[in-house]
Amino acid sequence: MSEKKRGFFGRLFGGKDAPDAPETPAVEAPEDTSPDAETPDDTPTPVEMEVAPVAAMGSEPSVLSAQTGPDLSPQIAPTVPPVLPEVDISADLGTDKIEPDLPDAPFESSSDETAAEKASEVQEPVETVEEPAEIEPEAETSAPTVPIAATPAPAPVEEEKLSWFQRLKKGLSRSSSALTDGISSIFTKRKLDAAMLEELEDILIQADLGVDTAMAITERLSDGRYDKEISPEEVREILSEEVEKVLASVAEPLDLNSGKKPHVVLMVGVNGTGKTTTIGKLSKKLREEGKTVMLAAGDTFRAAAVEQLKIWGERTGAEVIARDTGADAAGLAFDAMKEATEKQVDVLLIDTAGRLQNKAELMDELEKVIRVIKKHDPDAPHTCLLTLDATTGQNALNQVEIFGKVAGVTGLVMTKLDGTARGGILVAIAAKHGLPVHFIGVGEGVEDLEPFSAKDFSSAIAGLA
Ligand SMILES: Nc1nc2c(ncn2[C@@H]2O[C@H](COP(=O)(O)OP(=O)(O)OP(=O)(O)O)[C@@H](O)[C@H]2O)c(=O)[nH]1
Repeated sequence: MSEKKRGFFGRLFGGKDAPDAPETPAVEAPEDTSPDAETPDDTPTPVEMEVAPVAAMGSEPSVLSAQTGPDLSPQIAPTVPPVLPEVDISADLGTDKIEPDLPDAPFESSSDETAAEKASEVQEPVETVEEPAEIEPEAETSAPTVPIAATPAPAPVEEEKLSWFQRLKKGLSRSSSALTDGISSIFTKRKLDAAMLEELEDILIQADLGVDTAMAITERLSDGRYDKEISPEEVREILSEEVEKVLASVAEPLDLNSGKKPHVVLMVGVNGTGKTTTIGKLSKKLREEGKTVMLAAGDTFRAAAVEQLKIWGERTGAEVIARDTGADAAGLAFDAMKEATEKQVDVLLIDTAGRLQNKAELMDELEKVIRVIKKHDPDAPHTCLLTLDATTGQNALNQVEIFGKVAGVTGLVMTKLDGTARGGILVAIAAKHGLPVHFIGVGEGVEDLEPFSAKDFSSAIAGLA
């Protein structure tokens, strides 16, 4: 074999190879869309904070383990709004209101909202006053009114029930097509050469899989295959296997068997990443298992979050502890701990306000909430879940790092994998941080959160059946 692919760093820095490549590559600059977010380099990591130990997950049988049986859940309507054709308003013949498809969960914001948009919502609540709709006087006309024949309503389409894997595949389709289209365009009945491997490596890195995984995949491909034809399917198989290798060690069911009553779960994360929604979805799962659940509306900044949680409580039969907007979040956590202990509930799920990881005062407030919880039970919170919005891309790596230090995150939930082509970020996070990934979300519906399976995820992202 005469030809050898230059490594990613070789290409980046012009050299032939870079054996001592740094762990974090220059290209992995965070892509934080929030207006006041700083780059990780600028991030003032609170120096006084010690690295909280990542709690080891027990080996007890989990109550929320990966789904293995047949999936009987209903199909969830796509969350991406349809693109409506432009309407010629001069030809407005009717007053029919077009109702948008609503998700089956009580949410206020669209899934496309960025963390930054949610951040501004949190810090400066803006009251939107709905303007009364103007009623146009009916145009006077001497022409006789021609009755418009009512169009018969289309026969209701029988909704096809999708299994979780099908929903996962559908949700991850943007991420997987970014990869598989790229792979198909490179591996077109040509013999494998260095240029093809370099192109593939670029596609894998652009898909946020991380440099290490991208290099592992191209190295494995090059092994004994130079000057041989290789099909896109073969490449996808290898991609799936390598991704699964990285994810297998982090795919852990959420273990709520601490033996404590309540088992306390603290939900933390950046604004709009899906904390409240995930609490609702978890509450449903736990209630279905016959557990008693209490929800603490610790996001006291946002009135809508409290309301949202109350609705989840009603829907799932979980008691909700809430206070007025603006109340002290630590005080609320204290009350919730007291109440849940007195009532001996199985699981207490505590919501917190969203906060950008580089806002030191907000991170201090989170530490205070944790200190207060510990006054009731020094081992609590027994689980600290960080929700990550997959659409955030590389910035999620920094969120894991800072929330890990401040709040002692024990596990991750990645949401909104349906709204992005950057689902590969989960692989980069797993490779870098090694924190357990318990659940992934692929939609706003209550059924769209499932225990994380490395095999399913890697097959889906590689576009395998
Ligand atoms: N498409 C999609 N949307 C999701 C998913 N999970 C949550 N969302 C939506 O994301 C939006 C924000 O969710 P919330 O649960 O309010 O987020 P939060 O982290 O509690 O927000 P803050 O309280 O502002 O920090 C809502 O519109 C949810 O419906 C998901 O997996 N996919």
